[in-house]
Amino acid sequence: MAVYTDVSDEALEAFLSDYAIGNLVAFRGIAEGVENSNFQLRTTQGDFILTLYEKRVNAQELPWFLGLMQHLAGQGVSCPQPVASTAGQTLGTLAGRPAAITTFLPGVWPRKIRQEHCRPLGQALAQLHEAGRSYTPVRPNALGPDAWQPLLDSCRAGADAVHPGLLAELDAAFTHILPHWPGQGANPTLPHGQIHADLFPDNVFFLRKTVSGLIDFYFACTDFLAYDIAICLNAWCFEGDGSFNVTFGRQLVQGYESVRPLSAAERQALPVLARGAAMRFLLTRLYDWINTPADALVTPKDPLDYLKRLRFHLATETVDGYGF
Ligand SMILES: Nc1ncnc2c1ncn2[C@@H]1O[C@H](COP(=O)(O)OP(=O)(O)OP(=O)(O)O)[C@@H](O)[C@H]1O
Ligand SMILES: N[C@@H](CCO)C(=O)O
Repeated sequence: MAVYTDVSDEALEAFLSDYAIGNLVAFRGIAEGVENSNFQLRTTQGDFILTLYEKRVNAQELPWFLGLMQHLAGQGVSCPQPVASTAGQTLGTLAGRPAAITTFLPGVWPRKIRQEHCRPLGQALAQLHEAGRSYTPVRPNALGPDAWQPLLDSCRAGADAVHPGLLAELDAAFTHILPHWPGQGANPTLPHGQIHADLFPDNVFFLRKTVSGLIDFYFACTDFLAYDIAICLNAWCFEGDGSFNVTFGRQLVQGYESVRPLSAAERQALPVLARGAAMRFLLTRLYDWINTPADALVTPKDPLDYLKRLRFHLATETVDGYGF
């Protein structure tokens, strides 16, 4: 569940009095999600989402995220659009938390991923990248390669209890990722821009076979565009048993390239980017697995799903091994 903060009727009423979005008709907490508290608001003007940002989101970065969503929506991307108060502010305070109201997007996220989801996903990802080009503020990726070793260090004491030998395996995997990571800094070696960085199935809404909305931009950052593809390959293109679904991967990349063709350098970098993406989600899941109290409201996600993916990517040396 993800309603960490209770909102009283009086506090909500006072908060909404700063917005011109009609009169409140219904208000309910949304159980899904793990990071923030989300509520669905129905007013006489329609449906909205109210998000209270919890401790993992750095409040100082919220203007960057809200600005990105505003920008993307303005460029035609179907993403939550921050709603400004009558004073022109998109960020307020409710129940002691930073809070924002955004537009409500139609559709549902796919509980079972099918081939027909992957091509529209790739297209939507490339459209997001194109639309993000004109959003110039930079947010470095706080969960990029520099963060991985410290994350693993913070898990040293508990890692082998999660899976025997895990610590040594991840230490060894670093040597196949970090020295081969494409150059960053002032002159990045691959096309760079605004990426979603967490485009998992639960963040992509579909209506029939069409993408109707992309949500949850709170890991978005400025990084290699192809890294977002690598994240999606991990999140969408593996079976429950950990095997790679070549057809899903091919549909994803073909959909992406129908909007934004990849350069030869981006294609060649996909295997190392895919290893890095698997490592990133393995490590944050491992951290949560070890540090989430047994009586917590949320169930941590299994880090070992990403160990299987990482092993696949380590064994796949060139992009040809993915069958794109
Ligand atoms: N703009 C929106 N339109 C419709 N539904 C939304 C919208 N934003 C969020 N939701 C609903 O709220 C749920 C949780 O949202 P979200 O995934 O952003 O939560 P979170 O806790 O911030 O993120 P995480 O996925 O990282 O746990 C979604 O699955 C969806 O049902
Ligand atoms: N998408 C992340 C969690 C929340 O961002 C994961 O599956 O590990």
